[in-house]
Amino acid sequence: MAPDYGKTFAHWRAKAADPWRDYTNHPFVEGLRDGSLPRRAFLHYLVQDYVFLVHFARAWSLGVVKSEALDEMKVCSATVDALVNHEMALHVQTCAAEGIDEQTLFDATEASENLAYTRYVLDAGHQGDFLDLMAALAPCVMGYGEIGLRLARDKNPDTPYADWINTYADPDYQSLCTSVGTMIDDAVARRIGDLATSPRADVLQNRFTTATALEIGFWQMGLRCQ
Ligand SMILES: Cc1ncc(CN)c(N)n1
Repeated sequence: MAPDYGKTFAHWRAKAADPWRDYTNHPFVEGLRDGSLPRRAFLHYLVQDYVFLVHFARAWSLGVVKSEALDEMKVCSATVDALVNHEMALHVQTCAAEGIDEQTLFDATEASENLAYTRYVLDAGHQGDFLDLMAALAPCVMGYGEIGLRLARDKNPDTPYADWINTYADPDYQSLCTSVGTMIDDAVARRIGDLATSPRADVLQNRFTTATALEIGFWQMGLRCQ
């Protein structure tokens, strides 16, 4: 059963069922679970993901700018902190052990899939309002939460990717997913009332489904380097 990250997320996820399945069950994810993912592909992904998180932190910072309530500001700023000061530590430590320092990570050239995804999300926030931004950001946060929980349960005990899996199965990451989900539910209620009957429902769904498709592209980018 999928974890409970709020009713808006559950609604968006159900309406993007096929891409959501392809994102959260991608062969890259299966390779993390059973340990068959080539190390080169993992490191290539991790370097790109560090840069991804830099730009995602910018997008969550835009969430602070677009907030209309204190709880929205608190969750957005806490998410920036979680990305920059916690999640990225996984990337920095894993890469340091392979001789790649943080400046090299920061300066890495972005793959086009990375560029497409992060700038899509930033544009959703610049062009639209807080809800457009949240619909584009949700697949990133919640998808990895869901993947982390499932892989923690089903992983091959010998997988070398346990640190990665534990980062996203960790109670701190899970509670971030829950607080983002609750905050999005409140933000939807505050701005448009009932999501399903709102005239904005299709556009918001499209943002969520597009971001989910861009997550699939990101895994594909990782697999290209074997
Ligand atoms: C591409 C991607 N998507 C989601 C996450 C989880 N924050 C991530 N680190 N990277």
